[in-house]
Amino acid sequence: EERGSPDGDPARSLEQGPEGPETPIQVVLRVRPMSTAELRRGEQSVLHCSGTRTLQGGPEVAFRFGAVLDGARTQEDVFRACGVRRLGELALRGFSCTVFTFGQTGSGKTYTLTGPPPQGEGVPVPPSLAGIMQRTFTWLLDRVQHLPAPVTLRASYLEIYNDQVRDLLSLGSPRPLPVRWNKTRGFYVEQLRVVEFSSLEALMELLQMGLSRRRSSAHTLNQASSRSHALLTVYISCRTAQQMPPVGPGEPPVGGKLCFVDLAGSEKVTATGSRGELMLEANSINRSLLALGHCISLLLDPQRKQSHIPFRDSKLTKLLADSLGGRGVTLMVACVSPSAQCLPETLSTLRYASRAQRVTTRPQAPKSPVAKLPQRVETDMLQLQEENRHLQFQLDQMERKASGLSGTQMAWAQQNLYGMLQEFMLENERLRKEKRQLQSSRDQAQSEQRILAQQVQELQRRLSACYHHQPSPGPAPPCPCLMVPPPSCHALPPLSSCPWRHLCPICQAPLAHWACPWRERHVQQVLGPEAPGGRPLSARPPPWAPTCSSSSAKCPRERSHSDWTQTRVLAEMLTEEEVVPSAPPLPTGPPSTSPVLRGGAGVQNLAQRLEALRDQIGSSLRRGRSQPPHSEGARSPGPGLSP
Ligand SMILES: Nc1ncnc2c1ncn2[C@@H]1O[C@H](COP(=O)(O)OP(=O)(O)OP(=O)(O)O)[C@@H](O)[C@H]1O
Repeated sequence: EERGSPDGDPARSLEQGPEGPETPIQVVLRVRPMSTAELRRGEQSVLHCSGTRTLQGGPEVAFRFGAVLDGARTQEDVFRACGVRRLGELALRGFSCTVFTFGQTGSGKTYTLTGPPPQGEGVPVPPSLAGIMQRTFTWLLDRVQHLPAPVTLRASYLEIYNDQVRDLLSLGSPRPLPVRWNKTRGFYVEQLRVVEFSSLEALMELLQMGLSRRRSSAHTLNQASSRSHALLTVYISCRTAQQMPPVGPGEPPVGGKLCFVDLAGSEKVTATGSRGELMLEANSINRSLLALGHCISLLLDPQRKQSHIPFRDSKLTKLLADSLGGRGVTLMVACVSPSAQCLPETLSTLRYASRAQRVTTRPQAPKSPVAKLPQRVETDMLQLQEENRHLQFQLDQMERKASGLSGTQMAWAQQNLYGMLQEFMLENERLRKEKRQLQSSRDQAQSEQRILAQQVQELQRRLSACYHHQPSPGPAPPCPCLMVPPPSCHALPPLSSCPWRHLCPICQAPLAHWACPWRERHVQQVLGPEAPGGRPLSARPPPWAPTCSSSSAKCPRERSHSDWTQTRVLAEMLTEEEVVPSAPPLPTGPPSTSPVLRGGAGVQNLAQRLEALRDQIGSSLRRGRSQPPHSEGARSPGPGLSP
C-alpha cells in the first residue's frame, strides 16, 4: 500500500498560493471506462474509487491522490477537478505552469488532454468531449479579454519523437531542432516557431495543425497510439513589458506560460505486438519515461535534490526539468485502464504518480524588466503619477465650473483648458527648480558657517597666544581664507586674498584686517558711550585688560588694547550667528562642564563660547596683576565678567 498526498484537492491547494518555498506536484488520477475491445475480450474491471481521492487496486492496495475520477466522470468533471483555471490564473501572473498526462498506452492520456480523435473526415468532435486543452483555451481567451492591460498570446507546439525534437508548427517539413541551455532560460529549443494568436479559432487551428502532424500508429492496445511526447506551450506576456528593449539574445519572453504535455504511453512490446519501427519507437518512449522516473526518484531524495539530477539524459527530461524540479507549478494527470489485464502496468503508473506527488518545486514568477528598474526611477514615476492625478483633479474642477457657462464661454474654456494645463505643468517645473536652488543655497550657507567657525577658532587661539606672550602653540589650523601666519601676535592677516568676502555683520562693509572701517561707531553701539578720559574707544583698554599707564608712550599693551577691543567687537558681532564648532576647545580652559556637541551631532552656541572666552581671559588678567602671566594660575577660569 502506498500513501501520501497533499491535503485538499489540487484546485484548492493551488488556491492557497504556490509562492511558498515548496509546492508539491499535484496529481489527479483518471480511470477511463472499460473499452469496447476490453469488454469484448471479457476482461474484468479491478479498480474501485473509494471517495473522491482514494483508489482501491485490490483489498490491500490503495492509492491516495489529489483527486480520483472514475470512468463515469465527464471531460468537464476532469477539467474542474484538475483546477486548470487556477493554473491559467497563475500563468497570467507570470508563473510557468505545466499540465502533463502520464500512463500506459491506451489509458486515455490524449483523450483527457485533447478529446477523442475525429471520427471521420470533416466530422467535428462534440464540444462535450473537448479535452482539458480546448477548455483551457476557451477560458483563457475569454479571461484575457477582461484584463485591464493588453496581453500578447503566442504558442509553440513540438514533439519529441525518437529523442528528437520536431516543430509541429514549422512552415516547412519538420526537422530536428537542438535543445540548448542557458542560465536565464534553462533548457529551451532553438529555432522553435512561436506563433502569435489573438482568437480562440486561431489557437484551435494551431492545435489541429500540430495534432495532425504528430506521429501516431495503430497497435494491439490502441488504434491511434501517439508515438511521441507532445508539448504545446502558450506564452502570455504583458504588451507593455514586451515593448521594452530585449535584454539580450536568448532572453525568454517576459510573462507566464502554460504548457500541456501529452506523454507517449509506456508499453510492453509483447503486449502491443510492436515490431520494426513501432518497436524502435516503443523503446525510445520507454527509455525517456525511464529517465523521467529516475529524475523523479532522485528529486524525492532530500539529500540528492541539492545535487545532480540527470535531466540531460533525455530530451524529455531536459524540457520538463523546470516543471519537475525548478520554479514551475505542475499538475500531473495519471491515466489508467481499469482492466485486470492491464493491472501490472496500472500499478506501475500508480507508483510512479504516487512518487511524483511527493516531488516539490519552488514556484517563482519571472521578474519583468520593469521590476529591474532602479528604485529612483520608480519613485519618479510615482511622483509623476501623483502630479497627473493632481492635474486631473484641477481639470475636473475647471470642467465642473465650466458646466454652468454659456455656449461661447464653454468654447472659450475648452480652448483654454489645454493652455491652463500647460501652465500648471510649467508652474510645477518652476517649483522644482526653486526647490533645487533652495537646497543649493542652504548647502552654501552651511559651508560658510563652517568657515566662520574656523575663523573664530583661529581668533581664540591667537588671543590666547597673545595674552601669554607665547608663540602660537603648534601649527595653525588650516584656514580656507589662505591666512598666512601672523608676523606678530597683534597683526591679523589681510583678507584681500580671501576667496570669501568677509563683511561686517552690522554695516556689511568689507572687513580689512578683521576690522570694519567704521568700527569706532560700532564699538560705541556695542560698548556704550565714550569712556571718561576721552580716549578713542579702540585705544581704551577693556576693563579686564592689565593696567598700564596712559602716559607711557612705550606701553607694550597700548596697541593690544586696541586689538582687544577690536576682537571684542568682532566677537560681539559674531555672536549673532550660531556656528558649528569644528575645532577643539581652547587649550587653556579646564574641561567644560557643559556638553560640547560636535559636527552634525549638534551646534554649540558661539555666543556661549565667546562669553566663556571673555570670562577666562578676564579672570586670567585679574590674576595676572598679582601673578606672572605664565603661571598656572593664569590658566584657571575666573568668575564671569560683565562688560
Ligand atoms: N474517458 C474515456 N472515455 C471514453 N473513451 C476513452 C476515454 N479515455 C480513453 N478513451 C478511448 O480509449 C482509447 C485510447 O485513448 P488514448 O488514445 O487517449 O490513449 P493514450 O493513453 O493517449 O494512448 P497512447 O499512449 O498510445 O497514445 C481511445 O479510443 C479513446 O477514445
